[in-house]
Formats: sequence, structure tokens, C-alpha cells
Amino acid sequence: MFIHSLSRCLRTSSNSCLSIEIKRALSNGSFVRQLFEQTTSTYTYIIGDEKSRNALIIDPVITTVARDVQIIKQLGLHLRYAINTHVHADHITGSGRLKTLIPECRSVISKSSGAKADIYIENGDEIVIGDKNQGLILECRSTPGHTNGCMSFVWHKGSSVFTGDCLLIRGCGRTDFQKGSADTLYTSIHQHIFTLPDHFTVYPGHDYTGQTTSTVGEEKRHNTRLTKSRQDFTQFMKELKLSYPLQIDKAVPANMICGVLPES
Ligand SMILES: N[C@@H](CCC(=O)N[C@@H](CSS)C(=O)NCC(=O)O)C(=O)O
Ligand SMILES: [Fe+2]
Repeated sequence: MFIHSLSRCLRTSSNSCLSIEIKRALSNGSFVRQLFEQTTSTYTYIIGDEKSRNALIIDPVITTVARDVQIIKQLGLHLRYAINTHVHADHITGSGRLKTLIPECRSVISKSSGAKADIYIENGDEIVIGDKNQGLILECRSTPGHTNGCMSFVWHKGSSVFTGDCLLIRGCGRTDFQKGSADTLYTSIHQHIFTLPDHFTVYPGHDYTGQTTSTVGEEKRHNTRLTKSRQDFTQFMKELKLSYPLQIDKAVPANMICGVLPES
């Protein structure tokens, strides 16, 4: 199947298509689909293992669950895990609703987030779908700073990292609530993201400027915040003065219990 689509791409000599197909072949037939939620500029990711058709979703949003379920069904995927990179402050997670619609799906979040989920993860854990040798493996890296419970997920075979709100394209997550710390965030990004190979794709949790992905090398060179010294970075973050997310008072309590909305 790979060889077929690879040769089709070669014939059309489309470079972007070619690189996608090569990446797909190298990643043992696993694939990633990036989805966007417009109100809060949130990215959700569906990652699937082609052989077993098992899949996981990262950072689903409650308002786009119907769309995501439709894609999962159309692609013939079995959704195993709904993973949150952290307790979101700007939107309600879709994990709870997904679990209702797809009962075999289990919710996942870091232990340090303090939020409720079926499975708690810590630094160094692996999330596996499909065959351990040929399926999809995500390495969990604890990357606090935006919140104390933030995790990033490294997909080594896919040469990719899902950074949530830790590292954004040419930016990073704010550090002024949910036990955020600019000093901790600086350490997380430099120790756990910037140590990955330069060619790794960065899949962020949001983008507010119309961009979709970046690479580790690009962010190391061009991220205006993270190319600063630690001292200048912490000062810069202190002076950011962003307005609070509109949904924070509703979203944080709901996300502490898997996005289940309180009875009205
Ligand atoms: N205006 C939005 C909230 C925007 C915001 O605060 N985004 C967060 C990530 S969601 S917790 C952030 O870290 N932004 C960093 C930045 O530099 O923009 C809303 O009302 O929802
Ligand atoms: Fe966030």
C-alpha cells in the first residue's frame, strides 16, 4: 500500500505529498490527522495505527466531538484513548463525551494534573496502540510550566512531538495561572523538546496566527521567546499580560472531572 501511494506521489512529483508518504512509510504505517477548533484555535490530533486500526485522540474539544467521531468511524478506527496534554483553561475537553459515545475509549491525563481520568501517566511512560513492535508508541514527557501537569508526547517513529500548550509555534504557553512557572517552562522546553532531533515535527496545542506545524530545529532558531536567556524569558512572560481565557471559570472545574458538565 505504501509502495503504491509512494510511486503515485513520485509520478505527480509533489514534494509535500512525497514527504508525507515517506514519513508514513517510516512510521510503520501509522498516521496523524490534525483537526482545528475555531473558537479557541485548538488543535486536536487523531493518531491511528494502520494495521490494527487502533487509534488515540489528543486534546479533543467537547464542541467538535461529533466531527471527530464521524472521522473515526469513516476511517474505520477503534478509538482506544482520549488523551489530554493538560487541564485546559480555554475549552472543555471532549474526553467525557467521547467516552459516552465510544465506551471502549479510556481517558488519559498526567497524575500531576490532579484531574480525574481512567489512566494516569507520568514522565517516561509509554502509550502503545497496536503491536508493541510494529504499532504506535508515544513516549510521555513531563513538561510542566504552562500548568504543573502538562505532558508532551514524543512519537519517535513518526519523528514528531505533540507539545500541547508547552511549546507553540514561535511562542509558548502562558504561565500566569494553574501553577504555571516561566522558569519551569524554560527548563521543560530546553530539556525535553529542544533535545529532540531538529527534523522532528512540532504539533502544537493551539495556533493563533494561522500556522499548523513547525519543527524542533525551526523553534530552536526562530522562537522569539525561547531563544532568550532564562532571565529575559521569565521577565518577558511576567510582562505578557494576556486577558484570561473567556471560558476559564467553567472549563477548569469541568476538565478536572474529564469534561463532564455539571447538572444545570
Ligand atoms: N483568548 C483565548 C485564550 C488565549 C490564551 O490564553 N491561550 C493560552 C493557551 S489556552 S490555556 C496561551 O497559553 N497563550 C499563549 C499566548 O502567548 O497567547 C480565550 O479566551 O480562550
Ligand atoms: Fe492551556
